[in-house]
Amino acid sequence: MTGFTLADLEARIAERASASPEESWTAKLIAAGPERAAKKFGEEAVEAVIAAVKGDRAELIAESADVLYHLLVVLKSRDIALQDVLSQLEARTARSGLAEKAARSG
Ligand SMILES: N=c1c2ncn([C@@H]3O[C@H](COP(=O)(O)OP(=O)(O)OP(=O)(O)O)[C@@H](O)[C@H]3O)c2ncn1[C@@H]1O[C@H](COP(=O)(O)O)[C@@H](O)[C@H]1O
Repeated sequence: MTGFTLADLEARIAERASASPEESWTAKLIAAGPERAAKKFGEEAVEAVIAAVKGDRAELIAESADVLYHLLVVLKSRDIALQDVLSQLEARTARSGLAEKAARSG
């Protein structure tokens, strides 16, 4: 597939959020509440870490997809738009990560 973006996935999640929890994983997670979605996101993140440490490329790609999908579900469950996260990232492009870290640690 080409041209598929995180914004497309966000729209798909918003669409499925109102489906029946019996037929949609997204709806099931959202119905279970932000804590459940966050727990699932954490589990997927750990699986991505394990794949990265192992150096298993295919597994890391698959687990990264799970992480991104579940992060978007967490954001949806807390009514945060992907654009809010992107705006935060855009603001950070004004300076390097090292300069930002130095400013934070005082
Ligand atoms: N990208 C995804 C996506 N990635 C992962 N998953 C689901 O995330 C779940 C978690 O997988 P695991 O194997 O870790 O967990 P599990 O063993 O099934 O669950 P547990 O019982 O252990 O909690 C699986 O059911 C996967 O199918 C996803 N479910 C949905 N999407 C997207 O959301 C759309 C809508 O899906 P539905 O909401 O299910 O219609 C899909 O068309 C996709 O575009």
